[in-house]
Amino acid sequence: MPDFSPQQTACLIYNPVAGQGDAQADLDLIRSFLEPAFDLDIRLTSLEIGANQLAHEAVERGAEVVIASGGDGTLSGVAEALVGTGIPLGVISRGTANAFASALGLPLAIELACEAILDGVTRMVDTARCNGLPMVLLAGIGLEAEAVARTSREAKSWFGTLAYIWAGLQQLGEMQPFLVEIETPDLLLRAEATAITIANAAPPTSVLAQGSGECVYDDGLLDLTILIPNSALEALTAAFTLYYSALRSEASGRPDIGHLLTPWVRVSTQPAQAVAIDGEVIAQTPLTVECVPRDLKVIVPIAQLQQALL
Ligand SMILES: Nc1ncnc2c1ncn2[C@@H]1O[C@H](COP(=O)(O)OP(=O)(O)OP(=O)(O)O)[C@@H](O)[C@H]1O
Repeated sequence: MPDFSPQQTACLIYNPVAGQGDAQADLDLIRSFLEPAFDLDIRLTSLEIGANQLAHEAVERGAEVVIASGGDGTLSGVAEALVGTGIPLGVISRGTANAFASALGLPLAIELACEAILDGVTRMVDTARCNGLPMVLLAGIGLEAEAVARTSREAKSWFGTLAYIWAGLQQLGEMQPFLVEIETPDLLLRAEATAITIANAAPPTSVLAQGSGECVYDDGLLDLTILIPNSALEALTAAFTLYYSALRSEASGRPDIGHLLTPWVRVSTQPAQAVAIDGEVIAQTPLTVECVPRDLKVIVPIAQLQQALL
């Protein structure tokens, strides 16, 4: 049974410069799917007015459904504005990495994403608060934050996902271990680390979040992965191990990769490190992250819900 009737007003928040596709052709395709069913209120993002602001405005106007279409920045920005509102979020991913949709098991093809929205089935997913800021996917300290900071919009347009991989490899060569103190309800840990990732949800390609091999987005817990390699080569092999852990949904078992599950965590580092939250470098350590169970309503394909109920 659909959770909402597709006769409603839906606000479509659309980034016209996301990804490498033809933005006008993609928008025409989306309209051809959705307009017969929805009263579609289309809002384009701009450099001045971003996805998060447009989504807050849609909530204030009383939108019954909000659909986000763009890259991970656009999707996270919209999701963060919908946290706690109960308004269903539709996702049409058109970005470079498409981490957001992959992490939540949502279709990447525009046609399949539109079909899922038309079916109207929703699922509650966890979110998190990171130094008071909303977070849906993950916070990266160290390697990840530096790689994000290095990847320019021009590089993403030209090289797509390769731009992220290239930035990550460059960063490995220059990595600087730092001292870290990690506090959870159960432990207090001090170590030297190269990267720490605190994930609420993460796709297999977010290798630095794969300490457990599987990040579950509605378990009420955060996955903390800590990388403690001694050299750039060890860091590279650890990253490959993590990637294969994710593909097999198994923990890596490497001694230089630590992992724990926790409802909240406090991380301080010496020296202070940049923090990327959902792909944007917007904070610094010290950092407090807490999971907020099931407070974002996401439209999912019927098959995903059926699988979850098995
Ligand atoms: N009309 C616009 N013109 C130029 N830049 C824009 C416009 N609308 C949004 N942006 C910029 O797009 C960025 C967000 O891009 P988004 O994440 O959606 O796509 P992407 O970068 O291609 O994908 P990904 O994040 O998956 O790599 C923001 O930095 C925002 O300022």
